[in-house]
Amino acid sequence: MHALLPTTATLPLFDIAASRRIEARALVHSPDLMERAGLAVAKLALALRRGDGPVWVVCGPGNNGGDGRIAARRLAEAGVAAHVGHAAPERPSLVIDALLGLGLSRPPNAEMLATMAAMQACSAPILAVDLPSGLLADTGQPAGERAVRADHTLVLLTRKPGLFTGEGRAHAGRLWFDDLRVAPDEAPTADLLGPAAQPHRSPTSHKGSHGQVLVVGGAPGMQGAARLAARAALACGAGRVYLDLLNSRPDEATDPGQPELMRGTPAELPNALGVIGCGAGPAIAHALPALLQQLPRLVIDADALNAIAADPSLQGLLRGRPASATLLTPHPLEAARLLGLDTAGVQADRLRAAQELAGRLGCTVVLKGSGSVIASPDERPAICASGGPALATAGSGDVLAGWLGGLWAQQPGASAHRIACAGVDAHGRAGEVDGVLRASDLIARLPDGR
Ligand SMILES: NC(=O)C1=CN([C@@H]2O[C@H](COP(=O)(O)OP(=O)(O)OC[C@H]3O[C@@H](n4cnc5c(N)ncnc54)[C@H](OP(=O)(O)O)[C@@H]3O)[C@@H](O)[C@H]2O)[C@@H](O)CC1
Ligand SMILES: Nc1ncnc2c1ncn2[C@@H]1O[C@H](COP(=O)(O)OP(=O)(O)O)[C@@H](O)[C@H]1O
Repeated sequence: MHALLPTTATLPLFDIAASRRIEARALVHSPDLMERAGLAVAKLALALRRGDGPVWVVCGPGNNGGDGRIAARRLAEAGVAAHVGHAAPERPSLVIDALLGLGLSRPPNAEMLATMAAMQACSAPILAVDLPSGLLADTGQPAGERAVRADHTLVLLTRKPGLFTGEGRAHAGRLWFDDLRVAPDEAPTADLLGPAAQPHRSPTSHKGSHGQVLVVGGAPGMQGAARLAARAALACGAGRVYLDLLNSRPDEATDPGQPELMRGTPAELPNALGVIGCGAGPAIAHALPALLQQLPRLVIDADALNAIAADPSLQGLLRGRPASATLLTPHPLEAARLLGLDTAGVQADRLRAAQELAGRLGCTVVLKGSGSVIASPDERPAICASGGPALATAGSGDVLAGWLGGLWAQQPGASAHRIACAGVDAHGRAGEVDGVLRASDLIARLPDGR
């Protein structure tokens, strides 16, 4: 058993169907899986309990409850009072939530909801078994009006995608993992991202070796967004970074605070890696047909995504681009516009939404938010577990777009999917701070985070 995050390597995730298959095959040779699970829960419970009070073990009707009952027996064997039931004992030292796990099949009924509320009202920490009760393992969404918000979750046998995206992180608390000594024997449903290697810089390289980035955006009043993207591309190591500020005056400074940035246009830089849309406003719509047809590699963000969502002919141009030449970075509302859904429809199943968008538009998609999802046609999707609420600040998405552009400019042979995985994870790690973070401070932290 070990803490799951932060990850130092890419890890496999398995959805409910895959977890069930792995479990069924493992049970043939290891019929004592539930004993192992219960023992692991008890061991962690001993380490987590606060004070000397009894451990309250809340068991449901299925095998999740079975794990809880075995944990209670093991705790009793260790001399710790374990109270199994749906009513809290006096001053519990820990609550073990073994109500519902992988088998959650419908919104919890009133009785279940009342038990969940009682657990939540307890002052003791909550340790969830496998999944916080009421949370859907595949999507990270509550099945009904409430799911348990645990302080810790001991994930058993397989890591489930819903623990890392959507509402999963907010409900699971600190994540622990025990594989119950079973090695998964099928391909993962998705990857949980680990850190990627830095782009190689040869000792004899020059600025021309590290690519050109052209940032197109920053209409009047929103120039900061484009400048943040350009500064991020520069900090990432791109050899030359140019800005094309939409509707700017010819004598306007590109970025007075960042003298390395240069002015450029798509016509002057036809081979540059384009980062388009940050702070671009509606003006980007006129520029998009040429950008989509001319620039060989594109990172498309913000207003450029909105313009594409509103214009089927732009969607056609996007679909006509070569494979692995385009990376879209929508937040949930932008993804919803592109898919013709509302935000709740996207968030209901983020993995599926990102895959659907990638398939429809023939692009790599980074669906941003807690547990960003990376999806590409013909690739296994990935979920990024790094990052946190410090990233919920204006401009952090512009920084991501620029960083992705900078990474890709330096690695022209890399697929959009690989770049997205590397860049999103580094961006998340750089954003893991307590308190608040300004987008410009995020740029300063990024080079250390990759
Ligand atoms: N097998 C093993 O060796 C291992 C098993 N492991 C453990 O087993 C867990 C999976 O067990 P599981 O499949 O029994 O599912 P579980 O989550 O207990 O729930 C199913 C029960 O809940 C019921 N139910 C569903 N939704 C409901 C609702 N809203 N409100 C009320 N009831 C609802 C559902 O009813 P039904 O849908 O059948 O009518 C059924 O009775 C897994 O998460 C892990 O902890 C691991 O330790 C590895 C080893
Ligand atoms: N709670 C969170 N946990 C992890 N990442 C987050 C969280 N909130 C925001 N982010 C990340 O911050 C960035 C915000 O991007 P975006 O919404 O486009 O902001 P902006 O348009 O202001 O730049 C995305 O990369 C997103 O994944």
